[in-house]
Amino acid sequence: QVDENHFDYMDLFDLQMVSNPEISPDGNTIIYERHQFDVMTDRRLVNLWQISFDGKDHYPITSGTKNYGNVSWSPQGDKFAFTSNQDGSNQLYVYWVKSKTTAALTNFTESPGNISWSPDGSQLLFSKFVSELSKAVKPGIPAPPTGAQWEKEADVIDKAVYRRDGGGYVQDGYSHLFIISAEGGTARQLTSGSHQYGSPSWAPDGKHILYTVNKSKNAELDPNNEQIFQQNIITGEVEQLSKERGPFNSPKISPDGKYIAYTGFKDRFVGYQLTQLYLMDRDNKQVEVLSNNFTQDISSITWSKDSKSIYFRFDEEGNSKVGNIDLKGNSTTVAENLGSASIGRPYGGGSYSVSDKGNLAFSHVTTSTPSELAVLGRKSNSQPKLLTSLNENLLKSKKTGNVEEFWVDSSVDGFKVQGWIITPPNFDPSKKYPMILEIHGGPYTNYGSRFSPELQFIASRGYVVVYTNPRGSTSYGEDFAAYINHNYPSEDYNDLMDATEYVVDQGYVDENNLFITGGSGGGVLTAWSIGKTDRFKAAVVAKPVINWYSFVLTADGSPFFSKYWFKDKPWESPEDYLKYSPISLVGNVKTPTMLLTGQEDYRTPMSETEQYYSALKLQGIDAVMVRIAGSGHGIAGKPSNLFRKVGYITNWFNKYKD
Ligand SMILES: CSCC[C@H](NC=O)C(=O)N[C@@H](CO)C(=O)O
Repeated sequence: QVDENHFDYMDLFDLQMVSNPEISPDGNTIIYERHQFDVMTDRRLVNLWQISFDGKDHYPITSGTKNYGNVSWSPQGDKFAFTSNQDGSNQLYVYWVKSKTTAALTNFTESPGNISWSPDGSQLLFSKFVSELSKAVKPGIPAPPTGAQWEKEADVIDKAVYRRDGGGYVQDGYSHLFIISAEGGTARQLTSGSHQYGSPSWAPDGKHILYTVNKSKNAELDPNNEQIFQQNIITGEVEQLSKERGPFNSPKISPDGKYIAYTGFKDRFVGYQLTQLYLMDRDNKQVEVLSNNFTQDISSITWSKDSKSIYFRFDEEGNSKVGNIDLKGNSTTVAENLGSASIGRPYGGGSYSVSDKGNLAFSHVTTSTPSELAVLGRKSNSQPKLLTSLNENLLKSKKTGNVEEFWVDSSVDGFKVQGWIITPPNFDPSKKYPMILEIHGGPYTNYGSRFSPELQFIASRGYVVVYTNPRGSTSYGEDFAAYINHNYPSEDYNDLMDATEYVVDQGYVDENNLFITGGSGGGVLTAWSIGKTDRFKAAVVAKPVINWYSFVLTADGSPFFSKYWFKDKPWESPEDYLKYSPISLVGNVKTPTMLLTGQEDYRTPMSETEQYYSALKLQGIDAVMVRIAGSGHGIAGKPSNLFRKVGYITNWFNKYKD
């Protein structure tokens, strides 16, 4: 039973979260997305709000039950573009600031995205899916007689990646680039051919655009090979700018037109490599790695208006931050605690936007507050200021669990492992609590100091929740994450057990009531752990990989996983695949185990869950399989499924708790 003053399921519908703030070029106005969840339709609603940099003039641009996003200011700041499904399907709109009027620019059958303004604010560049007639085989059978009720046509698949988690079965076609006048009219397609075009941006001359495309012979089987191209939009002339083996992404030309910044790495074909920042001189095409002295992955790059530095996003020790790097490679941290509008587990996320003068707007989270809007002035001694407090009343009336950070020394080697403990609301350290170790997926990602409704719901049910970043996690430099390249799971298991020991040693955890769970990569590590130890009273293995051989042949990223996560194809080294598969340890398992997976999970398909379930049953282990309806890999995508996930996990553990 959850105390009525504790943060619980239905409170989720009162939460409002800030996401994707976009600051106007003059730095005076911010448009941000406000996210909330609709109890009747079980889905996320997103509206646009406007607020001045000084926190005044706060009012809605849109309201209601449609969704809005992808806001992009014109360089002059007189209008902004966005996408919305307000008239049915997702289309491109422009809002004019002076007249406060909006017009739909498009009426496409496919959604436009990746919007970029021409430097003079007259045109918009965007990407859109263009379908292609399938060249696959036809059955050549007679047409049914009029009125006959024959079964519908078969689906014929000839693509290597034929379904995507969250997107369903893949339609034949490619993402292409278009331009359209900001005042509407017909859009013009700029790219063609059987390639996926992405990351479009304009050069300051308004005549050239940059983009990324993987033009390798069989791009499907050669993922991660995006290269940077430049195209003259008047003559159609195309030039490949990056020369080495990619992936290279997000090209952005400096406002003075002299340089191109982009992210990526020279591929070594392993699970994890550090994503670096590259700088190309546009005259002589010389390239240097600007971030050679920087130890974290670089993403979301934006040039400063004076072309002297580049802003970027990075994660460090489980904290998402904004950095700035000058053209000599000297970097500083500009803002911390970026956060997303997620209601699931405490993964990284969040975004920032910077004005021409260097004023910053970003989405800000802490361990106890969901994402709010923060700003930071351009002066070096400025302090971040929160402009919204959308959840103040809710969090005053509902208690959440306290979150405390800890570090442990690895029992294996010199690594230090970071973790967090959530204690239940009204925690009393003189009592003994059951503990749940909750393990993140990825595995190349990180948990951190971020508010997590999912883990708070568990804490409200009286459990101490422990989450950590074992080796393989990002945000601690390349060696820490790359340790598990072609070596997963391995000593990440020891890191998890070291963290468990640390928390048990604090004295308030009941040693006889330790539980373990995790999703995706966390499901791998949960199944691996119960094959190695009987320490945990019960386990929930959520959306796991159990058998790498079958996984790389059924997951939506088959060409990627088989090429980057293993040295050989499964049939070339089956022993390597089995060695790292939790199925190889199932004979040791004694722990009662629940499996829990979305019915439409195409990332870690249900067949992985089913194999483990049958193996546990054959072993005579107490096991149940929970198949979540209407869910892909992201179970927390719908509030009701998030509640079910927490409810099934905690009730399974309650069954075994003393
Ligand atoms: C272990 S197989 C790949 C699973 C997946 N990785 C990328 O999609 C995963 O672990 N997902 C995590 C977070 O990205 C999750 O918690 O779902």
